[in-house]
Formats: sequence, structure tokens, C-alpha cells
Amino acid sequence: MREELAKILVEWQESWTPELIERDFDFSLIPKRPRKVITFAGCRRVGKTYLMFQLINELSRVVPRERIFYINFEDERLEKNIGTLTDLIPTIEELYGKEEELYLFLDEIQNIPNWDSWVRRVYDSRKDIRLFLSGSSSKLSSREIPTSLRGRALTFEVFPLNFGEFLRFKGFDIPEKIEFSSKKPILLNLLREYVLYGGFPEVVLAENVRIKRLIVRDYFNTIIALDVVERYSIRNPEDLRAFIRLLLNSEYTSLGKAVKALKSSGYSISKSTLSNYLRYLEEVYFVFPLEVYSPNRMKYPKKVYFVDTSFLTFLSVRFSGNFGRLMENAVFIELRRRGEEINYASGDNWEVDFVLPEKETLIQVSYDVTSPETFEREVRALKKASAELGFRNAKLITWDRDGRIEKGGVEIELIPLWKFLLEYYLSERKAPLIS
Ligand SMILES: Nc1ncnc2c1ncn2[C@@H]1O[C@H](COP(=O)(O)OP(=O)(O)OP(=O)(O)O)[C@@H](O)[C@H]1O
Repeated sequence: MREELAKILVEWQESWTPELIERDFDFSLIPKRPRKVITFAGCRRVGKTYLMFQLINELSRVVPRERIFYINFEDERLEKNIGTLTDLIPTIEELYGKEEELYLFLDEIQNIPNWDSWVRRVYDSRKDIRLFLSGSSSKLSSREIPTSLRGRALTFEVFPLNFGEFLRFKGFDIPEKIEFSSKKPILLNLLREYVLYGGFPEVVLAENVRIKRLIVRDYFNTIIALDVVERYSIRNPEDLRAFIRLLLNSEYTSLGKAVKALKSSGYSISKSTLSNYLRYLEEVYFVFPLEVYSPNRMKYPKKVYFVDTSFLTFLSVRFSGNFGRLMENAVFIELRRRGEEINYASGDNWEVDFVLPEKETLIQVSYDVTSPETFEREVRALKKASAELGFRNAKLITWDRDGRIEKGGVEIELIPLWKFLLEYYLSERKAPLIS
């Protein structure tokens, strides 16, 4: 077995040249001190492995290549037992010496039982070894990091491409003065594509909608079958699927109501089971339930957003093609990517899509503000929310309308979606991606 390991290590040193498109990731956020085990967490296929590759590229500029190793524990040549891990460092040291710091990038490490005790041992006993871990499983996500690693690990959350990255993947150079540029119609077309089909790298690169649909459906099936059903040992996968169908077609999740709705379709599932399902789906970064901003939260249902708008486009009967809903989901993911604390707000006959309590900001998202009735409704909701919550920052994210209006003492900033999504990019900040 050690021979296989040696072969894989040498092969990696000799042949590794990944072709990748750079993501926005500020690697200076990875601390030198205190030394931490770095983990990359996020939904399946968002690009965690490629982000590790990008980091390896950056690192290769300052660290000799023979001190950096990448191993994918899904490699069928490797035995999936702890022996593979315990042999790893001695094998590298035999082959390449042990003088300097060693950087180990270990992918899908959760395939090895008891991997976490090995990680802890290495972390505690070898100050000269830096570990970077990734995996499709929530076992590596911050919420589920084994207790033995707590305090030793720092997790970076990876999301589907942001709009700036999406444009880079599409080979589109963002012009200087977008508002006045002749390239703006192209930008808006690309934005439409981004909102409809989302930011999974492979889906973005796929050449037509038919292929995009196939890939997204395949991701969906894999997430449900492997990341949820298998990992959490779900006994009735059909029940889970019925619940997901419900989520994909409703804006809110009140578990009580879900129990009733499912019952009327012939599924008998308890509230506590549904609550577990929702937690699992959240742990694998497939959905993000959003709470209302209110002291008595229990009275209000949660709203549900998906990690990527493509799931709504290709799998939702109700929201497929509902551009307003897709825009709202895209804005949510962008806020989440920036690490904002987010809620929604609701009152008598009004609702505001997002509240950022720390920034005292209200955000409403609306596709069609050209219709005076819709515009009035959105503005009214912002006014009511502002009066009730005392937050004076109000933004209305539109498809492409800029400006500022004052209504009843509340100033509302109108922001085109492209401008909102590129805010970080335009201000040359990079999304922190830290949880
Ligand atoms: N930066 C990138 N440049 C070019 N292609 C990319 C990039 N990131 C991801 N991809 C494409 O998306 C695919 C999935 O990316 P990757 O394997 O990194 O995802 P992952 O999050 O590690 O997936 P899993 O959770 O299934 O292991 C890659 O095989 C590649 O085709």
C-alpha cells in the first residue's frame, strides 16, 4: 500500500498542472499565526477542490514545490483506512526529506474512518505541518466539524461563483464606466443568464441550456442520494423528496403547514422528522432557511433560499421563470457570501425581503418596478418597515433602475442588480468567505 501512496505522491509532483479560472479569494485571510487546520466547506460541486488548487498555485510561488502535496482520498488506488493516513507523512519524508514546512492538501478526507483523530495528532505534534482539508461532506463544514478539531480548525465557506467571477468565467471584461458603456447590454444579458442558471462553475461553462439542465439535475440527485439520504441514513427517501419538492415550490416553510400539505398528498411525516430533514439540507449547504426579524420569531414561518438559482429554474414548477423570485435568491446568496447577518421583515400587509440588523439596513428586491403599482407596493413596504424597526437605510434592488427617492421621510436608494452584485468587486474588496 505504501508503494501505491508513493506512486501517487510522485505522480502529483511530476504532472500537476491544473487549468483553472481564478476565483476571488483573499488568501491573506489564511492566518500564518496562530497555525490552524484550514477547511473548505460548501455545497457539492461549488469548486472547493479548485480553490485548493488555486491556493497551491499561489503557494508554489513562495514554497518549493516538493513541500506541497495534494491527495484525493477518493482515488481508488488508495485503501480507505487509517493506515493510509499514518503512512502519509513518513512516505513523503522518505521520498522528499523533512527539512522544511510541509503543506498537505487533503481532499475528501472524510472517506477515511477516524481521520479527525489523525488530523488532531498531526496538528498537536507537528508544528512544521500545515493541513488543508476539503470534502463534499458536511462533516467538514463548520457546523459539524468533529469536536476533537474545535479550536484547531478555521473554516472557509465556498459558494457558487459570484457575479464578478461568473463574468470572468465568461471571458467578459468589466468596462470602466458600466452605466455608459456600449457593453452594458451584453452585461445585462449575462446577468439574465446568471440569475436563471446560477453560479456552479461547470454549469456556467456548459455550452447550452440542455446540458446545464442535465448537470443541475445530476447535482440535485447526488446531493440528495449521497449527501443526505446515505449520510444521515434516511429510511424513507421518498418522504424527503416530497418535502424538497414542497420547499422548491413554496416561499415559506412552516413545518406545521408542511405536515398538512404532505398529508393531503398521501405522505405521513411528523413535524420532528421534517425539522431534521431541513437541518440536514442546511448542513449540506443546499438550503438556507431565513428567520423573520422579530422578538417573537416563533409566530412567523421561515423563508427558504437555495444555494443556487439553477435549482429553482430547473426543478421548481412554481418559480421556474419567476424572475423576481430568482433575483431575490441571487441577492440572498450574495449577502450570505459576504457573511452578513440576515433576516426578513414582515408586518400587517407588508414584507421586506431582507433586513441586515447589524447595518440597520432594509433591502427589497423587485424585478418589475416599471409598473407603478408594484413600485408603490415595494416603497410602501420599505416605509412601513423603516417606521416599525427604526432602520433608516432602505435599498430597492431593481433590474436596472438607479436613483434615489424620498417618501414620507424615508430615503430609498434604487440599485440595479448588476451594481449590487458587483459592489465588492468594484470597491476592490474580496468577499471574506469566512464563517
Ligand atoms: N476555478 C475553476 N476554474 C475552472 N473550472 C472550475 C473551477 N472551479 C470549479 N471548476 C469546475 O467545476 C467542477 C467542480 O469543482 P470542484 O471539484 O472544485 O468542486 P468541489 O466543491 O470540490 O466538488 P465536490 O464537493 O463534489 O468534491 C470541476 O471539476 C471543474 O470542472
